[in-house]
Amino acid sequence: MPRFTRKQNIFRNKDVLGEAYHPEQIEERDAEIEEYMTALQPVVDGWEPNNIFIYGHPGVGKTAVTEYLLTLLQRDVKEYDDVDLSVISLNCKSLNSSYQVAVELVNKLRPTGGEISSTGYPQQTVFKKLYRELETLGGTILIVLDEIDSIGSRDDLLYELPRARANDYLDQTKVGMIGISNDFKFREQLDPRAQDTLCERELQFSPYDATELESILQTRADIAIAEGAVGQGVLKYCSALAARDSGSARQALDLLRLAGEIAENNDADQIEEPHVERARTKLEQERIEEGMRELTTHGRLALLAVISKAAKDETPCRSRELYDDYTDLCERAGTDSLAQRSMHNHLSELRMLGILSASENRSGSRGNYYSYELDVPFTSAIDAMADVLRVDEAIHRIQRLAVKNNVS
Ligand SMILES: Nc1ncnc2c1ncn2[C@@H]1O[C@H](COP(=O)(O)OP(=O)(O)OP(=O)(O)O)[C@@H](O)[C@H]1O
Repeated sequence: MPRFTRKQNIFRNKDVLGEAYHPEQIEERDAEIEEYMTALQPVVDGWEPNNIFIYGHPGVGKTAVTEYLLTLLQRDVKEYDDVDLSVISLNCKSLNSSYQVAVELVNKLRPTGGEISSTGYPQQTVFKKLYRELETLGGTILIVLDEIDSIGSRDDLLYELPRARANDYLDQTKVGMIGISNDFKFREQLDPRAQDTLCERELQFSPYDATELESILQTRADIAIAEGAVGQGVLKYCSALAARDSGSARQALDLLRLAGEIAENNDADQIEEPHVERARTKLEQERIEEGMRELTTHGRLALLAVISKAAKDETPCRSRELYDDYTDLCERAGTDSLAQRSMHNHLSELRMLGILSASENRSGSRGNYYSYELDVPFTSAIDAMADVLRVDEAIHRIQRLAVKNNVS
C-alpha cells in the first residue's frame, strides 16, 4: 500500500508563492504607489474620493498594489474621527453587465438572508436598491471592481454610480470607484460618459523587466524556500524567462514554485536550472492546452496543419501552403474543410493566443502576406494536440516526421 510522507526539503512555506498570498511588501512599484496614493489622498482629507482606473498586462501587480494600499489606507484613516471608510471589493470575471455587478454589490452589502435575486428587476430598481444600501452604510465607500472589462459595453453603472450624489440618490455617503483591467481596448470602448467618470485618474502598470522580477522573486523566496535550496542563478533564470515572455510576476512565481515541486519530487536538495526548464515546458504546455480548449475544431485542425509543416521543417509558411495539410487533416478527422480564407482567420486567432507567430512579408504589387510558425516548443504543441484531437494516426505520422527531421 502506498504511503504519504511529508517532504519539506525545498519549501519552508510554499503558499507564499501562490496566488492567494498577500505580500506584506511591494517591490519595484514606488512610482506607481506614489501616484496611486495621490489619487487616494482625498479619502484621508475627508473629501469625495477620486474614481481611479488601473490598467496593465496580467500579473504586473495591479491587484497586489491595490490591496496593499487599501489596507494601509484603512489603517491610517483610523486616526481621523471624521473619516469612516469602507472598502467593497468585487471580482467581475463572471459578471457581464452593470445589472449583474449592481446585484452582487447589493448582496454583498445586505445581511445573509436578505439577498436579492439576480434576475427579474428593472435595472434602475437594482441601482436604487444599491444606493439605499450605500446610504445605510454611510461614510466614505471605495468600490473596487477587478477585471472590470467583463461587463463589456453594458457599462451604465460606471457613470451612474459616481454621479449618484450629484443626482441626489445619495446624501451623506461619498462613493469612489476603482476599476482594474488588463484589457487595453476596454477603456477606448467605454461609453464616453463612463470614460469621463471612471477614468478621472488613470494609472498604467507596465510589464516588469528581468531585474525587477528578480527582486520580487528574491523577497518571496526568502520566506517560501528553505535555506540553501535555491541553486545558483535560478532566480535570475526564472526572471529572465518571465521577462522575455510576459513581464508578469505571476509567471515568474509560477515557474519558481513548479521548479521547486519538480526538485522536491526528484528528492533534490536544491532547485537547479534544469528543474526550471522542465517547469517552463510544463507551464507552456498548460497554457497551450488552456488556449486550445477555447478553440473550435477547425482552430485545432489549423494548428495541427502548422505543426505538421513544422515537423517537415517547412515553417515559417504562408496560409496557402498550409491549406493542403489542413484539408488532409479535416478529411482524417471526418470534418468538411473550411475555405482558405476562413482557415486564415483561425491562424490569426492562434496568433492572438500566442500559440503562433507571424512575420509580414512584402510581395511587391500583390501586397503583403504573413508567414506563420509555432511560437511554442514543438513538443509541447503536439503533446497538447494529442490530448484534444481524435486524429491519432495523423499525429503519430507527424511525430515520426519530426524525429526524421530532427525537429523538437
Ligand atoms: N511589485 C510586486 N511586489 C510583490 N509581489 C508582486 C508584485 N507585483 C506582482 N506581485 C505578485 O504577483 C502575482 C500577480 O500579481 P497581481 O495579481 O497583482 O497582478 P495583476 O496585474 O492584478 O494581474 P491580472 O490582471 O491577471 O489580475 C501576485 O502573487 C502578486 O502578489
